[in-house]
Amino acid sequence: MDAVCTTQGMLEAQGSHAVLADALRVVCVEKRVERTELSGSAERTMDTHSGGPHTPSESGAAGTAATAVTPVAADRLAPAPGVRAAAVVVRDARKTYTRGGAPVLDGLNMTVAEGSIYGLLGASGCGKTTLLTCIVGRRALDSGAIRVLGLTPGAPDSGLPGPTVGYMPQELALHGLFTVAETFRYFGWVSGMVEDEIRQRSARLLKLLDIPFPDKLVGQLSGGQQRRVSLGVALLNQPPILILDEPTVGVDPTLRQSIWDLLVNETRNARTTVIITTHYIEEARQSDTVGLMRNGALLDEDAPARLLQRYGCGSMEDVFLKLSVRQQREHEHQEKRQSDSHDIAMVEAVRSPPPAAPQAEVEQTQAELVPSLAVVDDPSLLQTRPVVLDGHSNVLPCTWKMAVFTWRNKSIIGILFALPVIICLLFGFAVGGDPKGLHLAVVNDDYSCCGKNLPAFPSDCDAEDPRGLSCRYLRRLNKDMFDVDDYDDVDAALRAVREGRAWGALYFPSNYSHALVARGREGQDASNETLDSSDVSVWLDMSNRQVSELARASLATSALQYFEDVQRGCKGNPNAKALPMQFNEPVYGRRELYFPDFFAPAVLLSVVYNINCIYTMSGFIDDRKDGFMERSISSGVRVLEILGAHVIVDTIMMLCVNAITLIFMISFLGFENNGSIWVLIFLCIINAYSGMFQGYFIASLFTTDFEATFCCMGFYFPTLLLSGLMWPLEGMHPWLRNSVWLLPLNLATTAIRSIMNRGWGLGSPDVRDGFLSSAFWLAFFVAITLATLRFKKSFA
Ligand SMILES: Nc1ncnc2c1ncn2[C@@H]1O[C@H](COP(=O)(O)OP(=O)(O)OP(=O)(O)O)[C@@H](O)[C@H]1O
Repeated sequence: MDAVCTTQGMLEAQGSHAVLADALRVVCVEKRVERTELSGSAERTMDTHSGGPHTPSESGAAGTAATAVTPVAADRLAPAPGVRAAAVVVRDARKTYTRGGAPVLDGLNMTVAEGSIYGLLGASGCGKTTLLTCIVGRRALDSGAIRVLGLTPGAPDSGLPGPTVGYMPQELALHGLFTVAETFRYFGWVSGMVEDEIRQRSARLLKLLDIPFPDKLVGQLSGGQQRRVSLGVALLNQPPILILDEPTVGVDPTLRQSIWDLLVNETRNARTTVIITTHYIEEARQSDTVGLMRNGALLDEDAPARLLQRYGCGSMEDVFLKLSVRQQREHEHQEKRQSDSHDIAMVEAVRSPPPAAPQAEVEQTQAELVPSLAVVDDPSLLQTRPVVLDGHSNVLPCTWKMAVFTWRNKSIIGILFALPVIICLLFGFAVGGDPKGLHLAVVNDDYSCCGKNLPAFPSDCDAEDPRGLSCRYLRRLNKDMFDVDDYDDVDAALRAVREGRAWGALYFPSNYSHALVARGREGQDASNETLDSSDVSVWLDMSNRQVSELARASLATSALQYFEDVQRGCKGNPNAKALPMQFNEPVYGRRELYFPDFFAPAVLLSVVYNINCIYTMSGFIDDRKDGFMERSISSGVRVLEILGAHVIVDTIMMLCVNAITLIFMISFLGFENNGSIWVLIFLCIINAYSGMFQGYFIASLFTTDFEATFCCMGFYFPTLLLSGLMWPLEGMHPWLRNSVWLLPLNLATTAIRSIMNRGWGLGSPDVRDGFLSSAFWLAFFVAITLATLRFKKSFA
């Protein structure tokens, strides 16, 4: 039988309210023709005389079409006296968190009358919060059905989660960087309230809830004050449904009582329906109805006085204990029946009688019970309506919130802007310079007075007395790079190298100058002895390849220049070179070795990519912290609106980071950009957005900074090693080289090198590939971020 039909019959039987009975008859006929999708709930009339909720079997196949939305009737009937419409109906709700795990909700039924306070009692871990989050629409049932003001929470177009339900979660779910007034303003805007409304209502709530500091940061309030602010937020827009998860925890008894008074007032005056959980069992006696929950099921629900009467108890604790024992016994019977199914007769013999005593008590006390309300699951009788905000966008409040958080986090802004400066300065001063002060152990048997004024050419070149050519070479050495130490013999010089006192040893044979002149004069006819005697012997410490290569290159360059000096001084042809090779002006880059030109583009890209990644990741995780984002979503903010607000504010910060990095690199450190600055800026911005979205993606995967930071490092180090920043890609193992170009920064780094060092533009394949790769990675990170936010349960 349909609920309305039952009610109709009941009304007729009682001879009351003929008009309503007629109206219900119409609905009854309609419903027979077209049964509602919530068949289980429709069959239920919550007459508390009947002794609590029906069992799942009575409720029927409740969840079969639970997701369908029943439109709320436009014209509402006033319910008859003694009859109330059900604002929240739960039927045969089942849920587990892990596949095959123990059920957290196990066939739970619950009916909450409109405009009443429903106290939900149960031990810790029995599933209260899970049930409430399902009612709010933040979690979905595995099976069963829930209807809130006739709508299915979480269903498209239901507006749930949203401002229809004022939800105060168990955790604080406020942000410490908002003041109390800003907290109210943000949630007020989100609920569609205008500024004046918010001001008036929040002033009243602050007074009622005894919160005297509207301009204090929430993070600076005491725990109890914070909970009251949290309660105030739930009450702010006077929603038709209030769901409060332990609002009185940590609140002193006087204030606890004033909170209850406030709730009673709200339900009377504003027809608000309140579901409240509390650990203080006796406190729940102030509710209109108490639901006692254990192990994911509702043991019973009724008016507190009637529960006491029906179970013959003096306190709610005793009622709960009695019902718990009964449930435990039933559970044991069930288990026993299953385990002994091979011997039914024996089971029958040993089975304790069913919990007849409480049932008997119920029947015994039926006659004495005061009449109670009939709660009808009929949306057309509801007097309150869901709050539907057509075309309401929360991007503005979310952006304002982000701007306030960012502004309040001044130390983070300081670090964000200082970091590129510090990295650029460190890079400028620490990377790419020539090594200085390398000790060279020199044994010069050719000429022993290098410190004195040397005889001028051409006397040096006189075949009879050429002297001091070794000294001329030593004078040609790069003085910043080398400190020359004189040694008496080769063994001592080599010992200095072995013991780390010198980076290299040089030996000039005794007739070096003579032999060198003879070598020049005799050319191809020079004897082996002349050739050997005119060679400078060099031993280098090659353990540090960078230093040793730079030292070797410098010694060789000095030798070539010195040889030209000798040719010129000895009136030879100065164009005759030691090396038969002409190095002309380079096509790109500088003639001398200059590593920063190689590193600078990679550092620039790495800074704008990684700093933006870490910043956006931390900001998004901070927004999720303590359930603040969850509460925003419960209030009707869509996760895409939250992401949009982050992108807007983070873009401003990103542009600042990019500008600071480029200005420092180019203006202060003097790195040349031979290409178009706009092409360079554009490529940097695309890569900065890639970094930003990589940050959002990581933040959407993890809930803690700890996990997210480690994940970030997992991205950072391979990118650093394989992007060509540390070593040219051309030097990699061919297998690696053929695959690393796929990584986010590789082609972009090559492109930036080509722009800065070669002056190439969009027409060149290198630059074009860099743009294509950057655009691909940006699209990829945007797509996986959106997919994660769309499909991950905590956001969906
Ligand atoms: N996200 C989750 N993943 C896995 N298990 C969960 C999750 N949330 C809750 N649970 C488990 O579900 C059960 C019910 O948790 P729930 O928070 O609903 O209980 P509760 O009655 O609200 O408890 P309390 O009164 O202590 O808040 C607990 O055993 C809990 O460990």
